[in-house]
Amino acid sequence: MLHPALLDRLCKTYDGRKILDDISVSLAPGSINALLGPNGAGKTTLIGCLLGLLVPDSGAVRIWGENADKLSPETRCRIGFVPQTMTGLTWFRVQELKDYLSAFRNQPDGAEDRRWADWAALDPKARISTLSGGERQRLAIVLALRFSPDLIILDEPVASLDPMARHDFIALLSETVQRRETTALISSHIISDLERICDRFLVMKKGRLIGDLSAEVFAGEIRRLAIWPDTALGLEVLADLPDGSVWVRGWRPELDARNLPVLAGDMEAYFLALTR
Ligand SMILES: Nc1ncnc2c1ncn2[C@@H]1O[C@H](COP(=O)(O)OP(=O)(O)OP(=O)(O)O)[C@@H](O)[C@H]1O
Repeated sequence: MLHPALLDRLCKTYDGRKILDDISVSLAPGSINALLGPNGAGKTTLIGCLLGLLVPDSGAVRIWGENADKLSPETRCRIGFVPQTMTGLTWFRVQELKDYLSAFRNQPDGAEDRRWADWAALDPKARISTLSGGERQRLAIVLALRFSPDLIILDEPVASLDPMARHDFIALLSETVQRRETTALISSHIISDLERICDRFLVMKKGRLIGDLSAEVFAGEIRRLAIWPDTALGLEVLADLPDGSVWVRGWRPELDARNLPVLAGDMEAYFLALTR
């Protein structure tokens, strides 16, 4: 099976410092993947390598089997990318930029364009240099998603959106991905948003992939216990915290009846424990 995106033993250094350290991961077709990590963990660098914008020191990046740095025009057209900040081309007006970019694709605007344009609610005549940070982010999202890409890469897409825009964006993205079996990779620090829609969580720290977990495994097999139980019960410790609580993996339905001190814990709490 051709994976929409495959990273194999990816390494990248800057000035002798390891920024990506032996990262291997593949994105399954139709999956929504969260890319989490503290500031400087290497998320944007990983995305840059994935898009062929940065050259890794070693390792391979394949997009539907093609080398990321030599993608065919057809494959490029199947990718939508929302960068962390939208820069350049700010002398255009909103509609002018959309028309200009459409000309390269020779493709009419489709139903997706209408949906995302309605969400963004931008004045087509507004000059881009006069847009606020959040409005520019809306425009970057519209530009990336309006041609119904099969692979969507989003680097901090919601950082400057207001709560309503963020809420509606997450709902619309989820609907789009499900309707079209799109594959998505989303980097964001707003974990509660990602928890609503992602089916896999990749956690980076200091250039390494330290966590790779499906939403299903998180809900079924992972628990936070107030104290480590006397008997190990076949549980694996994933993280122990200064307050004595532990995150464990290997939870089974029969353990529910044991009255073990299970604490509430969402993905954000787990992320904090893992990256502490
Ligand atoms: N061109 C560069 N030259 C030198 N160091 C760089 C360069 N680009 C990134 N780095 C360093 O690589 C590390 C990872 O940066 P990256 O932008 O990938 O992190 P990130 O996980 O996306 O962080 P954030 O959450 O803050 O956006 C950082 O320490 C950064 O300073």
